Amino acid sequence: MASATSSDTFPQMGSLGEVHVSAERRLPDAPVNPVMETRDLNVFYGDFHAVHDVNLAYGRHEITAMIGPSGCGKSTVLRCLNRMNDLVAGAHVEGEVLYHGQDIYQKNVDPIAVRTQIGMVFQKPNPFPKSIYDNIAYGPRVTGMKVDNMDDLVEEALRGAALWDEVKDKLKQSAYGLSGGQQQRLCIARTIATKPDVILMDEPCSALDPIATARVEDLMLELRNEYTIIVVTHNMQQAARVSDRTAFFTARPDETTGNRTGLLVEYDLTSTIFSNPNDKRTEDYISGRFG
Ligand SMILES: Nc1ncnc2c1ncn2[C@@H]1O[C@H](COP(=O)(O)OP(=O)(O)OP(=O)(O)O)[C@@H](O)[C@H]1O
Repeated sequence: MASATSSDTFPQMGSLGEVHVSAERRLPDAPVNPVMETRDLNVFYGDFHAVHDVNLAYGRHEITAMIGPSGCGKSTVLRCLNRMNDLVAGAHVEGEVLYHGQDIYQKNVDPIAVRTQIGMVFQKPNPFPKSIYDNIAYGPRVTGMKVDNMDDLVEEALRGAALWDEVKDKLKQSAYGLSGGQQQRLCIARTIATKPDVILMDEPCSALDPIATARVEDLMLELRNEYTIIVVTHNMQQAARVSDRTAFFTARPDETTGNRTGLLVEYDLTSTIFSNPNDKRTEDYISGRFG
């Protein structure tokens, strides 16, 4: 199967123009020993069946992108991966979500511990109304993490999020004084401060301008060396630029109720999804003919 190289270019029809896949990596066709897996994942909001039978594996030190039209359940699936749906009234999850082989929905699993291992960065930067320093120190403090030197940990997290040089002289100032792109990198720093294994990102660049977006994308590629990243994005160019594998979802209307249930159409190496998808629905979507 084709692997992505920096020079790969996939001519696409429609409004997308050419899609460039930037990751220069040779990967197996399917993740070996995946960090996370969903098995027959179904999600309901009350009676509404939002997501149907999603089976997906997320590879270690890989970036997996989840793409698809609005309402196909990408964010719902993402939120299942660290039990954020527990916080949504009426949400109900069936099937399994495995983290290193253990189902995180089992009764004896503490969702707070899950979210420490599997952190999340949201669409809109959401720093706390605190100083830059305290935004980073907050997680380690509340989770009771053993920290030898908090100053060092704050610096390490800010360096890890490529923000240190910009903020090192104003650590005690409010995080609200940062630009949107800096705030998003601060949120990434806040996430990595608690030393997670997996970082979930829900459209992390949709509120950012193109320059700030490029910085976050570069950061994602750096973070991939240490973390496993799973990202929901509407931006197909972004999926093509940063991800190793892509999962394409769509929504299928129920014949009687008309309700649209999300399902996984296709999952493969990003280079394959964007150059030679298996399913016509994927091809129509990535070529801009649908969605
Ligand atoms: N808290 C909720 N309560 C009820 N229904 C919800 C809730 N959150 C999402 N849904 C519904 O579940 C379906 C999937 O939504 P979800 O946000 O996961 O899709 P998405 O693919 O991420 O969409 P988008 O790209 O627009 O963010 C949609 O029909 C949505 O209206």
